[in-house]
Amino acid sequence: MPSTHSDAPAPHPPRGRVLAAARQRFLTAGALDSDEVRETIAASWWRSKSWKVAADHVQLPYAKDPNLETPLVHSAAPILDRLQEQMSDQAVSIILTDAAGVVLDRRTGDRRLERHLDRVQLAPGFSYAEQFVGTNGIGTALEGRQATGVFGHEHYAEDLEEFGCVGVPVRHRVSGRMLGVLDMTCWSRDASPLLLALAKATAEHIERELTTLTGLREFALFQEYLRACQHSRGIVFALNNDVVMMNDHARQVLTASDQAALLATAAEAMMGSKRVVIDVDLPSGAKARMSCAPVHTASGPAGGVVRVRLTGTGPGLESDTSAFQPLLPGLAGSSAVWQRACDQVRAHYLAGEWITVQGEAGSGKLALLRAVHRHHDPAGRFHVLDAAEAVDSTAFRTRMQQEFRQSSGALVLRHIDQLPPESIRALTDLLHQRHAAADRTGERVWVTATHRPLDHDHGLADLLRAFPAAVEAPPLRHHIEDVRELVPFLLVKLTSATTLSCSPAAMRLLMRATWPENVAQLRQVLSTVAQNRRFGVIEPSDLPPECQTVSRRVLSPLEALERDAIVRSLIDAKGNKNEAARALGVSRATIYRKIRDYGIDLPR
Ligand SMILES: Nc1ncnc2c1ncn2[C@@H]1O[C@H](COP(=O)(O)OP(=O)(O)OP(=O)(O)O)[C@@H](O)[C@H]1O
Repeated sequence: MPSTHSDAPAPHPPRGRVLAAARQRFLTAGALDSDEVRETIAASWWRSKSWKVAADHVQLPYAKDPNLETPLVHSAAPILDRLQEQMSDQAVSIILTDAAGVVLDRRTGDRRLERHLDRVQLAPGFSYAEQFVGTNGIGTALEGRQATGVFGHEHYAEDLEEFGCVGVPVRHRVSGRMLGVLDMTCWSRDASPLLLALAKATAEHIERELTTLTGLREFALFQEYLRACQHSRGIVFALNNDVVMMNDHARQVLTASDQAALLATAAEAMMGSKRVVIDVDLPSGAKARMSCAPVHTASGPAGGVVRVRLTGTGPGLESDTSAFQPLLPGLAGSSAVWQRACDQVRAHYLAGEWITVQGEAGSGKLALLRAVHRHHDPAGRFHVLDAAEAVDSTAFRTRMQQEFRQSSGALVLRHIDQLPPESIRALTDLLHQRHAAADRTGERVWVTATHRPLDHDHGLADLLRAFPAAVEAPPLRHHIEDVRELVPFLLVKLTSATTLSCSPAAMRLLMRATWPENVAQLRQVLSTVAQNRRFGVIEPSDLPPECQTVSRRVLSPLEALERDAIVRSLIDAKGNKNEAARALGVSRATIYRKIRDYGIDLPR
């Protein structure tokens, strides 16, 4: 991205007396005549006034150790050295500031000018942001985000009236971020249009140098990141001011807010130049230990690589186990209803019990089984046999026999409600044989099956007896609050980046939809959106019509708790509303009303 250096006016000798009088009138009476003062200057005067900047003296905040280990400083140094040499006999000061207007570097050939600059604190460590010193070449360029000249009486502070200065923003050419300002200051009487041209050329030169240096820096960071990933199966990320890289594990294990908290802590740790180890309490309640290692190149720091280990599940574990369980890899959602399903599957896995998981289309049955297995046995075999693909029953039977020869890992029989009758019989026989063999040999293959809600027997009664336990994957509308976590999680998965986010208004719409096809449908909607918009913020207008129909209101946290309790007791009571009402201690009429109000629609 080229610099936006074009719309600054060329310096012109200010019309001394007229301008001085206009400034005086403005400062004393707050009155301003539009043709006496340039528009940018008038706007800056008003801003300075609203910031209550003192016009009669200069008193600036001082940063003792401004950060000089930045790509901006490193890129600019050789360019400023050369310029200083070429201008050694000129009464011009070349100044570089950061994006907050803090002076990082100043080169002045002329001793008298230098003394005056010291007097007005235009020196390393002081901030020349507009809010501290009012209208000036540096602060006003930063505010207006464009090259700006300020001459003589145009300065807000009277101590600066002797100077003419031109400031040009220096930007990162890829991200467009403003990194600082290149300023040239001389005596007001010496100011000429050439000064602005020279400052622009110098700023452009620094930007070009920065682009080359950034490429080298980011390459070094990338190499270190890859090395860390090769040596670690855990969470790894790398970052500097412009890029963030994050491995799959980090994206799957951490919630979006935990990621943000770790990145913020790491960014702070990267300010130092040493490896540090930090313990962090994450927003989800989990605890993490992060080791941050800075990466250096010959031309300065390149960022850092961070390894994270989750060390605990946080306080309150006894009082609410599910809320503080670490999230399962590849899953998002911390609602009580969803976590309860996760906990149940986890408990059966640990007990080695075969289970069925039933739930509506796309509710996450397979994702849940996969996550639990991966969490406990990341390198173990996880195989899925999909009955929906069992068109040829002989071939399906052969595949089942092959699968049952395995002696460890997990096997998911998916969509068993779609099995043809002959395959049901064959599978039932195989399962019972396998059970008996496992009892004899102690082999542990965790066999599970998924199916959608059964509206009739499907001839599955015998087959289901092979699975001693059943878990319900709740439909998304029963844990709709998880949409808040699912959306950023799925967007990162779909775009392999964190460049797309959801506006609060769009999120509200997503949380009001009923999602008959559950998380799979939400994923599909986001995938369509991401195909049209890979960066920026998703607005309601980006969403397909199915999300624009407002069919439910967003529940308050209290209502969500109440709804969760009703859903839980309905599940426990196998859908029997009277029994659920009794367990909750409410009347039959109340539970019917609540079921209607909350749109609870349990599969039979
Ligand atoms: N809690 C979750 N967090 C993240 N992704 C999820 C979650 N639940 C489901 N998904 C994603 O939604 C999609 C559908 O999930 P999955 O295939 O597990 O559903 P299912 O219930 O097994 O579907 P089916 O209707 O075919 O039985 C998958 O892409 C899955 O990764």
